[in-house]
Amino acid sequence: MKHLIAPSILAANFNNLEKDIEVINHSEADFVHCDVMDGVFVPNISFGIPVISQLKQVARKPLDVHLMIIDPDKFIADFADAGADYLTVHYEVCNHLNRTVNLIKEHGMKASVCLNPHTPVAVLEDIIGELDMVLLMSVNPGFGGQKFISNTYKKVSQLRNLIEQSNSDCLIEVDGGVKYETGKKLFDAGANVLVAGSFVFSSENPEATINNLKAL
Ligand SMILES: O=C(CO)[C@H](O)[C@H](O)COP(=O)(O)O
Ligand SMILES: [Fe+2]
Repeated sequence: MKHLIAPSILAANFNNLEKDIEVINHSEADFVHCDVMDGVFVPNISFGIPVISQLKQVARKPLDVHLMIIDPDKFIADFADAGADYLTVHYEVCNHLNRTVNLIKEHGMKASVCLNPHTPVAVLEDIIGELDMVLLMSVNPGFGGQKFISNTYKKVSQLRNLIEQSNSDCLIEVDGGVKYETGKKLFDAGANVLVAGSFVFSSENPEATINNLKAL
């Protein structure tokens, strides 16, 4: 089973983002996780397309862009141009999820769908075969540094079963409150990609923390 790490730059130093991207570049991280928030779908505003295209010039790992915005279809071409490699949309805002997923792929990106903590895994039954990744939120989206919701372990196992039944190679990513203890249990339950923001960037040695997460 693949074990991948996606440090979230939401917890990085925005006065010197390049320095934290270099930490990620030098580490064993697999992706750079970028949280885009619109202040409507979630009660917070982070950063958007211009920041992503600047990051693309310094990041040597694929950009894993987590859109917490309403009406994502409107911006899919812009995020592709900015250099997103994986584009994640929230199930809760997509009335025509199949169309949105196709649009992401037509723009050359990997398609990923995110579920809020209260959204059941079963809603993905009829689309799982089309997806490159599913992102399970283990906190309510909008902020870093929140407490992990332990119902997520059960959802990881359910999703692992769904993926196996569909014979797909879709990745399972988990986002929110990931530390060593939660991360280890998530990998054991069948997760592939761990997002970690505050745990990495508030640690004394972020590069070592990334590498330790990877080795869990
Ligand atoms: O999508 C997110 C918040 O909506 C972030 O990716 C997530 O919260 C990471 O932060 P932390 O590891 O500090 O919980
Ligand atoms: Fe995220």
